[in-house]
Amino acid sequence: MWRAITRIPKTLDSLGQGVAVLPQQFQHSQLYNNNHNICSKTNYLSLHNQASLIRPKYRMSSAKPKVVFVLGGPGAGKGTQCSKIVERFQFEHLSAGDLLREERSREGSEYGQLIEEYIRNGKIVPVEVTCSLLENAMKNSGKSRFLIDGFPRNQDNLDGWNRQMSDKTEMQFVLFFDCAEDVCVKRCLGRGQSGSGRSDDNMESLKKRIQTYNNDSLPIIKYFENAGQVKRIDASPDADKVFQEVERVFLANGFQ
Ligand SMILES: Nc1ncnc2c1ncn2[C@@H]1O[C@H](COP(=O)(O)OP(=O)(O)OP(=O)(O)O)[C@@H](O)[C@H]1O
Ligand SMILES: Nc1ccn([C@@H]2O[C@H](COP(=O)(O)O)[C@@H](O)[C@H]2O)c(=O)n1
Repeated sequence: MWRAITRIPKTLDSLGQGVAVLPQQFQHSQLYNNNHNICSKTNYLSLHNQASLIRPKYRMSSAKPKVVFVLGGPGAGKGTQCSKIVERFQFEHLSAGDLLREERSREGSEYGQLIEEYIRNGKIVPVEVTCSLLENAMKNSGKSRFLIDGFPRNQDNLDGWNRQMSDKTEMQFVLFFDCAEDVCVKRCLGRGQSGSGRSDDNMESLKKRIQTYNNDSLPIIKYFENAGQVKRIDASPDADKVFQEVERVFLANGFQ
């Protein structure tokens, strides 16, 4: 008989952080859903046995994922440096801009048009969209170290992250690529000329992006700076030189 109601032990009950490695069928089960954390003994034993099969992976990812926010002006070289960090250290690179562009192009996306409008005008997409894209990408990657590039870009981004993600992750520091405006503009226009295909690598969009960066993003960097969480990197030298500094920061913070 399905009589005994068993409360799931803490170790299984708190699979929230291990969701990245859970097979699909677990993700809507009582094991996954903390709001329904009781089930019949039969169900519990069956789920418990299945959970045993994935235990090694779960153990590996039981710590909270580590997150480094990567910020800086448009064209400062965030993406370029993130690629180098991925090569040297074991991080997954998630660019908020790339995820938004991908969602914009996804057939059937209900946000496609909205995203394009925001991007072309250099405005910041509402955090509900961006944060969900980030969380999904984190879950799907199965990794435990993330470079979150181009986020949080304004107060709405930061508030949304704090609501949805801050308890589930461990923010390590903010990597801030400090770059003069004229250098940023030159780099973005250069990227546009060499065929980036981006609808915002043009002077008209760039003016708006820079305005958004100065008005909305710099205060966020300042906020993290006041909290002692910013690692500032001079982004003006060539990319290899910049990376020497970046590597030093990661090593000094215990990453191998
Ligand atoms: N240190 C550097 N020196 C010269 N050019 C660079 C440097 N770093 C990146 N670039 C070039 O500048 C352009 C912008 O770089 P990248 O895409 O990495 O910037 P970003 O900060 O990610 O930009 P965005 O925020 O607009 O996505 C690219 O064409 C890249 O090759
Ligand atoms: N948190 C973010 C990040 C980006 N966007 C939008 O995407 C544009 C391009 O971003 P890049 O980082 O690739 O330069 C950006 O100008 C925003 O329109 C966003 O809304 N929120």
